Amino acid sequence: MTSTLITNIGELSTMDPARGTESVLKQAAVVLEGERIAWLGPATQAPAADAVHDAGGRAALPGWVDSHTHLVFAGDRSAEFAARLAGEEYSAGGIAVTTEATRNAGDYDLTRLLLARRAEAAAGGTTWVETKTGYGLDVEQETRSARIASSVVDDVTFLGAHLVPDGMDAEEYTDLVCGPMLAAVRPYVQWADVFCERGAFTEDQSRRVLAACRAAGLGLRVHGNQLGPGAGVRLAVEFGAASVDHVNYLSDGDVQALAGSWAGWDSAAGSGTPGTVATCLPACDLSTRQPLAPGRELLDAGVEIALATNCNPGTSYTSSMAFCVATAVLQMELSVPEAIRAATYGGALALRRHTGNDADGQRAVGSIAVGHRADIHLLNAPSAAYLAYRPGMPLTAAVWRAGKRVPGTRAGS
Ligand SMILES: N=CN[C@@H](CCC(=O)O)C(=O)O
Ligand SMILES: [Zn+2]
Repeated sequence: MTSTLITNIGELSTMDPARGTESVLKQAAVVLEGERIAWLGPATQAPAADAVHDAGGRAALPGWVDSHTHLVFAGDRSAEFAARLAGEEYSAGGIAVTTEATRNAGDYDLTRLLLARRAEAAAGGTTWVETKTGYGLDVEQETRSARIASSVVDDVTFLGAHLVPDGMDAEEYTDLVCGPMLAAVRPYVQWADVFCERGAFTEDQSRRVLAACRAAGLGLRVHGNQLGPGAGVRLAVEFGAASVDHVNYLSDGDVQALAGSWAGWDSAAGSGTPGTVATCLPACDLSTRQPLAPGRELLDAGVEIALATNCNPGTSYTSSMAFCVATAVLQMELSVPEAIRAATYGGALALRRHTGNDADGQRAVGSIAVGHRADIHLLNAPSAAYLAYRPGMPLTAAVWRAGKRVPGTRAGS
């Protein structure tokens, strides 16, 4: 098995909770062996390896874990965006426009578009991606989206409950989602989601979707409290969902419910029983002119948060995790380490990919430790603070995903 030594790393942010305050190493090195991290520590003590990359004093961190995207789509919604800039409000109805374009795209084109988006994200340092169905909205099209997604991304979420398609009764459609559609997509997906919001699915319909998907053995996630106060967060906690995403309009009770879900978790050690991650989507909040999710308040209440792009053509057409991190630092009052943690380890927690070592069935992503997956993001900067200090700049110098260099990124030296 080939090994690679990345040495002369000026600052290594491991995001490994087991290291506590020692989680940032100076003058460090990492050894990748096959798909795993085999060693990390002071550069002066690094073992020999088959290949050596001199990081030239640059900063390194885990690859981004983007735990919320909608990348399987065709078509364009820039006119809707322009209308929003002119004062129109975002509404769930725009999903129908993308659904029509997606239905009309052939498998080849849809796959090509997805691959291009996946490559774009990887070039910016994203090494693990979740994506959702939800622009098919009938059995055949949702299954096709799930199948195509499963051949490209790391985690696939069934979001048949994204919008009630034109001409269908909401209750009838909910039955379809919970029955034949769920059965058809099941082989391709790990997760299920529901858009619990005005204009999409009611609390009662959302509850039915979550119950059916849980019974089918899927992990749960919820789009909740995006456009106004609602039942999404409450339902997510009640169903033990791994994450509730958007979380823009939270009551005190919502924050308390989320915090309560983490009662059995030791955040400093990263051990115990995880609760419902609150996934903040700052790029979406800016694009839709919604208030930014209260990430600071959630962290202070003891809630684990994630940052994700929500890349989709309607509300957030970016796959830049670096942009989300910069926004979280500059506008959501997170520190740089908090924002990086939310975009790496937090995303992994939201997908329950935060643990796993040589002995387990899965390798942890989102943190750098021996036995974890070798996902490394080398920055063209001496410290991770540059992500916020130089927002919008192309700071990715090189990316290794499962131990392999991502094409198009070059190792700094
Ligand atoms: N809110 C629901 N779904 C997407 C938007 C989908 C669309 O408008 O096309 C979101 O997460 O923002
Ligand atoms: Zn979404």
